[in-house]
Amino acid sequence: PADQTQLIPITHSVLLHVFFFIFLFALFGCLKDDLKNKLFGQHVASEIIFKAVTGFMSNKNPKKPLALSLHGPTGTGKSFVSQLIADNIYKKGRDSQFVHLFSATHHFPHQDQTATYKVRSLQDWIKGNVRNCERSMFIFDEMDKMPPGVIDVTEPFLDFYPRLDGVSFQKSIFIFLSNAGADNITQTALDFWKKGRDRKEIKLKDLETSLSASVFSHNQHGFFQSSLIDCDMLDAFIPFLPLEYRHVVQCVMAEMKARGLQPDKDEADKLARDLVYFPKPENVFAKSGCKTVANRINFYSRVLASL
Ligand SMILES: Nc1ncnc2c1ncn2[C@@H]1O[C@H](COP(=O)(O)OP(=O)(O)OP(=O)(O)O)[C@@H](O)[C@H]1O
Repeated sequence: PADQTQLIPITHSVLLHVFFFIFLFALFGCLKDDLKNKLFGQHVASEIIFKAVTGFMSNKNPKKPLALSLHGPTGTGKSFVSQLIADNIYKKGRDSQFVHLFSATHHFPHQDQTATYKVRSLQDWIKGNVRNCERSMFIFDEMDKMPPGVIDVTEPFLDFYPRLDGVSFQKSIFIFLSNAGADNITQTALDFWKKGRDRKEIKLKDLETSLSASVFSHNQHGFFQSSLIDCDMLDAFIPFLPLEYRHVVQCVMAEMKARGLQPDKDEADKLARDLVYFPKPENVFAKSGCKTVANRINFYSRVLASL
């Protein structure tokens, strides 16, 4: 009997470890596949996101929450990749009650610079959500439009504190999205294109200097003046490249498939050709990335026919 009572906790702990590793194994495989098959033209972002998320999730006792800052032109997949991360972590994916979106234009529609009440309630909102589930995920959209001071309220949560008011934030994930740095990232991508170099040759180091320069000099906005940047509380700055014609075609084909239609390359080409490209006269990058694809596809003949 003595041996049996010892066996129970051992079996329990072994089982827990087995489940944890099965979960990680599934997460690593699915996230990798999603980044490879669903996110187009973002090899730099894909690699950093995969390493950061799997590294963080495989640590049972992280010392601080994961804080990622995603930068780049409009419609290039920043919100989309945040949803892919959520899909791979939570059972209900992006629809999970533990995934929270905070958007500058939604919460501060009039650029309310003295939003003290809202700042305090933002802090309580974060705390309440993490108290409810320590593996909560927060997505802060349009960081470049946040009023100054707002984002500093997240600073205590991102630090190495084991507990704050009895709540542990160390297993939460914070993702910040912004267009800051988009011009410099685009310039680097254009330089590669002009030299006839494959876009896949672009490395993080090619973008890092210009990205941090533009982020630090972007001082009208709350995020970029904030102590998050001064105190190195962000784990990674992740650049998103502008999308080219061929990526738009991929987005159109993916959207057709998502709607249960047979992907049609000719129709996808037609739709992609209708978008606006820049800079003139090269017309290399889609001005709004893949952002308008979902809406434009509504005018696609087979969608109209199925209505
Ligand atoms: N790189 C990409 N790969 C696959 N689909 C993409 C990509 N970029 C954008 N899309 C598609 O376009 C839609 C809009 O993109 P998304 O909202 O992620 O852009 P964003 O970079 O967050 O833009 P913004 O800076 O304007 O918020 C996505 O839901 C997705 O369907």
